[in-house]
Amino acid sequence: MTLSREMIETQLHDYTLRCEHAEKETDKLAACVQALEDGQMDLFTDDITDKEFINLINENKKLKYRISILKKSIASMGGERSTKPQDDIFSDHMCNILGQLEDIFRKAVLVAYPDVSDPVIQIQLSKHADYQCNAAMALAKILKKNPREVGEMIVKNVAPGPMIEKMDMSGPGFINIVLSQEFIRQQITNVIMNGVTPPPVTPKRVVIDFSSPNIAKEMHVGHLRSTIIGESLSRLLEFLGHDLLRLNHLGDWGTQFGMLIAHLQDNFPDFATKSPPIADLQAFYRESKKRFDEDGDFKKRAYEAVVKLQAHDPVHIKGWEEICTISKTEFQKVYERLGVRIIDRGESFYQSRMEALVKELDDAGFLEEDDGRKVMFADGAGIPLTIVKSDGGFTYDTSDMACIKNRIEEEKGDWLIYVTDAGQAQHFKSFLACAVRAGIYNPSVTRVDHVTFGVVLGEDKKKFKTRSGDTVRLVQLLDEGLQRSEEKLKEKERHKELTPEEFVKARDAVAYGCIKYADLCHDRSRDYIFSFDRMLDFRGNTAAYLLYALTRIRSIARTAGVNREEIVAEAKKKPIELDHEKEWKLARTILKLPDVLVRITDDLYLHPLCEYLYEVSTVFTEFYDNCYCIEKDETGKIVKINHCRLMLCEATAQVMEKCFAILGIETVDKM
Ligand SMILES: NC(=[NH2+])NCCC[C@H](N)C(=O)O
Repeated sequence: MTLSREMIETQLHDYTLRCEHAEKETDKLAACVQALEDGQMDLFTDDITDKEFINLINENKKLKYRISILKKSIASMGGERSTKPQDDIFSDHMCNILGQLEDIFRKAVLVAYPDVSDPVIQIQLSKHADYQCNAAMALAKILKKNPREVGEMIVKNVAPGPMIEKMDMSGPGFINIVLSQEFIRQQITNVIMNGVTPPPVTPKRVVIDFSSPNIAKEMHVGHLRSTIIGESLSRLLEFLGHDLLRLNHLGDWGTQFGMLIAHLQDNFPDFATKSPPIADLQAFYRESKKRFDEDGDFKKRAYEAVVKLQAHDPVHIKGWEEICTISKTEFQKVYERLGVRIIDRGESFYQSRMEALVKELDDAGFLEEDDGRKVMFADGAGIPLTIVKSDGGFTYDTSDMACIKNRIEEEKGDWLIYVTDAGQAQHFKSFLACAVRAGIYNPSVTRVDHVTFGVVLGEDKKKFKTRSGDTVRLVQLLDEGLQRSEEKLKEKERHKELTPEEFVKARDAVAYGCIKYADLCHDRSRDYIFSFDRMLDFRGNTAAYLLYALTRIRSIARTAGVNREEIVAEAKKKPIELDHEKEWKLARTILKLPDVLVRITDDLYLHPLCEYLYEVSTVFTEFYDNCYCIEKDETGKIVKINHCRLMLCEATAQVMEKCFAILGIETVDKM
């Protein structure tokens, strides 16, 4: 068929028109896409007539609004406590169940009630189910609705997932949550295969300041507490994936060095070429202090020595270094015995930074004259800081101001932790308030925690002292711990069972473990009574008992002749089977660890971890008393091994070992 010219022209016209129209449409759509990307869809809604499209745009707006609410509420959860939502519950990460449930329920609430901002999602352990969500009651009040109705609405909007088996309502609107058995089995199997792995947490740069004794003075029990708590917090945060800088803020600068150097010059005139053999630096300190207080001439020389030291005179610096080395070597012995890792960065490090900072503060008009001193006030500081003394010297206040600036600006810390006795609370309050005023520290950007602790008391409930009334030297205290631990183990006739090497290992683990555990298992803000008798008790919530419990659990598989590799191989084949009620109870207890750890990052109290460790060991005992792992005949020959139960023993041991590792306690195979 041939087409007439006219027909062709008509068609061409028609096509051109259509093409023009299509081009316009394409341009419009391209602009829409661009606007969508730029978030400016409002500009176009008037031109668009397609109903479906308009609906989509509105839907999109709503979704965006929900996203912003979700983001806001996630942000308000506080950076560390909140873990990242876990996309794959069956990943290698151990799941922090409470945290993930909170996330799931927060999303459900926001889908059900998009207009609610910042809903409080309270999830807790439940007597009737595994967990329970209490969000409905508070929400019903805000929405002026029936709480059960709200609860049902939330339940309806919980996105389906592998974690929850079922939910039901009880009471005025509690949502009971039962975990999926499959999920529990999978998680336990994961622990057996991969060990205890951290839940997914957003990593931060943490600068932690702990131990921090003073040069030439005794490292006392207060510093011991700071060392134990700081080390344990560091281990926890490192395990959770944060990037840590552990600093020992030694008191290594200040006027006391004037008298120490002057005294050094008199007693060891050749100190610049030969290291002075000072065996007892405390005694040396006392002697020089005595001279300083009684001898005017000496005092004058001491002052001159400080000026020379601060002016970096090489001989004075050498003397200062010698004294610091003696002290640091002593401190290091304690750290080594306790397995503490820390970097020395004393107050002296901040000298040039203090000079620069004082100038900055002065230029900005923050400093005020007060009786020859330069002080700084701030809202909420309580007491002003002394930034410059009347003799021109700097103070503890000055060094902490320069130090916080360094940790935020140079070290790029987004979380600063200081572990000191509660007696320093005022000092911290003041310098933090001044740091805010000076624009160094912004609490909404940087998290700062002053982790305080109470006083160590003797069994007489008075300040912990030796019989002669002196402060207790840490090295001596640790020695006494070793001796007491040895006696205790011998009393239990362990030396007859263990090889000499095993015995020494057990003795050390029990001694240091007990000292640490006794400190960490108490609410740190309270004073605590130091008692070797109590901490070495093999019954109750003590390290001695728990370390022993762990060796017992480890010995079960040994008795069965099954090694770890075989248990792991078993787990790889298929997920653990659980049947007995006590098996399920133990499994559920094991899975609580990630939540315990994440919660500690809220307030940095470690005693809940000790309570949890004790709970695991008690629940294990219940399981062991009710469930045979190995069956023997009358002759004692093994006739049956329950491999799944051995797997459960393995998971229990893994969890206990992780707790011990975080608490800084060495474990042993036998004791
Ligand atoms: N940045 C700090 N202020 N850290 C704590 C230092 C503790 C001080 N050296 C003391 O023994 O009490």
